[in-house]
Amino acid sequence: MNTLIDLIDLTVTRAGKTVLTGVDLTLSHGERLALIGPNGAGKTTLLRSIIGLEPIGAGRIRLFGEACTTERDFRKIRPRIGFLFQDSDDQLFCPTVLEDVAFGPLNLGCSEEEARGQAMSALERLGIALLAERINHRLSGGEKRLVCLAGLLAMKPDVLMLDEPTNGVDAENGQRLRQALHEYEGALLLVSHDDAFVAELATRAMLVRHGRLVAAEIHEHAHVHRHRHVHLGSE
Ligand SMILES: Nc1ncnc2c1ncn2[C@@H]1O[C@H](COP(=O)(O)OP(=O)(O)OP(=O)(O)O)[C@@H](O)[C@H]1O
Repeated sequence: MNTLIDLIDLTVTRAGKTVLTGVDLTLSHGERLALIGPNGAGKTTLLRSIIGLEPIGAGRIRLFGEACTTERDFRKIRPRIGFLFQDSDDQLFCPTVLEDVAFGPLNLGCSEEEARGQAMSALERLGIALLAERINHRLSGGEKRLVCLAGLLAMKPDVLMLDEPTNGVDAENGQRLRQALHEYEGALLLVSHDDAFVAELATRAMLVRHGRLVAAEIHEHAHVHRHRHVHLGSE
């Protein structure tokens, strides 16, 4: 079974307004798909719908080959899909960094020692082991972003869904974040307005426009220095 996420003809309404219409999307093993599009297009809504945080009006969601309709169905698969929220403050809830990053593995049944080990290893991978004993609410925005990502990596999910992962992250930490994502072996679903990041990490891109998903291209071409851009397929 190769398809991890399979959305069929999804419609989602928020506050009486139809945000997504007739959305089909598949994500398979090894894929790194970027969702791009203007503010308010529905990218975050789509990510939230995938893991049952946003109710769907119509359509079907299959995750890891299983149809998901009830909260119980979604709860079972959520540990396999790490979701980086757009706002880190919605994600961090323990007093210290280490407690927060170890929370996922503990919740999955690891012993305290194992959970601490997995948490430290995730923090080291992102180059932020020195933050382990820090108080979460005193971290900078960029530090919080990396701590949230460490919390997801520590759970070893099959899929990472990242909503604006590079927001507020400086060049040095951004380099570590990209390195950790290159090394991550699972599938990726990225939402980002950072074209260079998308071009570096994604293998495929789709544009969310007028509530629908349209294929977009990622291509490479030469400027003063060589770099890759995101290009909208239909424009
Ligand atoms: N909590 C909410 N209640 C009602 N409507 C909402 C809520 N959050 C978002 N919306 C609306 O849903 C639509 C899609 O928003 P969404 O956050 O999914 O867009 P987005 O593509 O992720 O935007 P951005 O690039 O700005 O993050 C917008 O019209 C937005 O105003």
